[in-house]
Amino acid sequence: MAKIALTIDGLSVDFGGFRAVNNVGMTVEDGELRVLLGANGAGKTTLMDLISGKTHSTKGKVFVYDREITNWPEHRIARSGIGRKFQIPSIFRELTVRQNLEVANCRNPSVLANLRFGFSRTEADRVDEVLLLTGLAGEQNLMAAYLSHGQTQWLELGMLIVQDPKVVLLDEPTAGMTQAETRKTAQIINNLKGRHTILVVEHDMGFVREIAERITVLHLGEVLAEGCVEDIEQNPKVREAYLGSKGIS
Ligand SMILES: Nc1ncnc2c1ncn2[C@@H]1O[C@H](COP(=O)(O)OP(=O)(O)OP(=O)(O)O)[C@@H](O)[C@H]1O
Repeated sequence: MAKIALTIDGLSVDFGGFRAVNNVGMTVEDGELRVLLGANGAGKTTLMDLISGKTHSTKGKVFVYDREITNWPEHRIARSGIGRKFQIPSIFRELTVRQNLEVANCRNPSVLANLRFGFSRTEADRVDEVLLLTGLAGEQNLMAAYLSHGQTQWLELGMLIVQDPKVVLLDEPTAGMTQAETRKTAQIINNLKGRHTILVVEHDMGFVREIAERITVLHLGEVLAEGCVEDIEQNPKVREAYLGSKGIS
């Protein structure tokens, strides 16, 4: 049986009497890619915030493998192996693509020190691997400031992946992307399947169909359904919950 990488057990949060996430339970297997789907306000981002420690839960528990991380400070959760990519990238624009990955790959927090002391073969191999995974090998010597929107997002994803987090949280990775960039992002995420445990919040159903294995649907802060793409698309409860917003298309 596959190991469970992420366990969410009865997680809830109240904001001044309003319960944005209510008794959510789910488990994500080691190496699984799970999509979190739901209409606006369903609680997807809040759930990511609870997992990553940005928001503290009122009730329930979160585990990474066997280690409980519930309500730990954000930096400690990051160090325990939860990597999160936000929509606004935080790359070093004056460094090349490769240098950005090298800096992210280094344990030493000083950017200058990381660049000055060079890299071991294994670290260089790891950077090469991530350049291939993210489709940025051809741009490795380009200054990051000159990347397109999509390439910037892929670089930031690479900077996360190169650190080898146990669980990767991606919040709407295709936001603002062209169709071609969205397709390429699907390819990149498919490349990561099996190598990393990934939880993705996404609205774009075309993209979800390209990448999803299992989907968890949130509605009004609760888990409404869980299953494969076909099950979810045909689920009457899910269709009804979406009809109030923009529907599954
Ligand atoms: N800090 C907060 N204080 C009060 N209410 C909040 C707070 N954060 C989120 N909410 C509310 O919790 C609910 C869930 O919000 P959340 O952003 O998690 O939804 P979402 O599923 O990510 O939606 P979207 O797809 O629009 O990003 C919403 O009604 C939102 O207004």
